[in-house]
Amino acid sequence: MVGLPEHIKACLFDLDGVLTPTADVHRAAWKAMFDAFLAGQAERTGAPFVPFDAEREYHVYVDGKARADGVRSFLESRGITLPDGAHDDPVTADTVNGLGNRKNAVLLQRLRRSGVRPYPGSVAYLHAAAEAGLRRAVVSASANCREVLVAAGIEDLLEARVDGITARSEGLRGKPHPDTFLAAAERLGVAAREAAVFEDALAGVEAGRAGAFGHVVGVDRVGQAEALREHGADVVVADLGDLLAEAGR
Ligand SMILES: O=P(O)(O)OC[C@H]1O[C@@H](O)[C@H](O)[C@@H](O)[C@@H]1O
Repeated sequence: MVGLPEHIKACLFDLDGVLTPTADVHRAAWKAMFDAFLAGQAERTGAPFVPFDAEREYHVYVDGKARADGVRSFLESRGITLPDGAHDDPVTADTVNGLGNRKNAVLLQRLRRSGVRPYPGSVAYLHAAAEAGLRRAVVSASANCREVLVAAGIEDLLEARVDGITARSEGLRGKPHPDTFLAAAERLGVAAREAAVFEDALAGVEAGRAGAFGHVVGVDRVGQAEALREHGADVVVADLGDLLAEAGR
């Protein structure tokens, strides 16, 4: 009915880049923060300044991961080690958490300035899934998930939320581990094989495969369809509306 295999009873949606166009806001905020940090490093060490590649490096090291995991993973790729620091480190701290919080300040400023409009195809899909009797949850690495859902006006279309705050309080490992998706399936009362995962991040489709979910839909808005398939997507669409069109709705 909504372009999914017959045995699927629930949909687990990623947020940024799947339901809302906020993946671009995250990406730009990461670039602003990392570039300023790397420029400072270059000045301090005399090494050349190599800016953050908002395409390749973002998708490989940061996208879809919990905030601190993204910082750690990118810095490691550049051979830079910083102390983790504490979750509430100030934005001035040169620690993993300090850098993450610095990026978050940029992100919130931009989100609050421009507001959030959900993808129309995703809103139509949420309604169609509800009408078809499918259970619905959002599974996001972001600690800002609820704020974005509310700003987009789609909070009520989802029955459960597992986000960056849930993951931290319940000690769940972030994507590419399947823990947050498994927790959402449990909240909806379905087994992993009865749930479909909708993801635009490589780490996200990888989590879908790692958790043996019943179906993994890759959402490609940036031209990485092949990489999404390689990392675990069973099908790749450009927009959730395409699934409805294929199902003749
Ligand atoms: O820093 P936040 O809002 O908790 O988000 C963590 C991650 O959430 C993901 O949804 C985004 O794709 C990443 O870019 C982001 O880093």
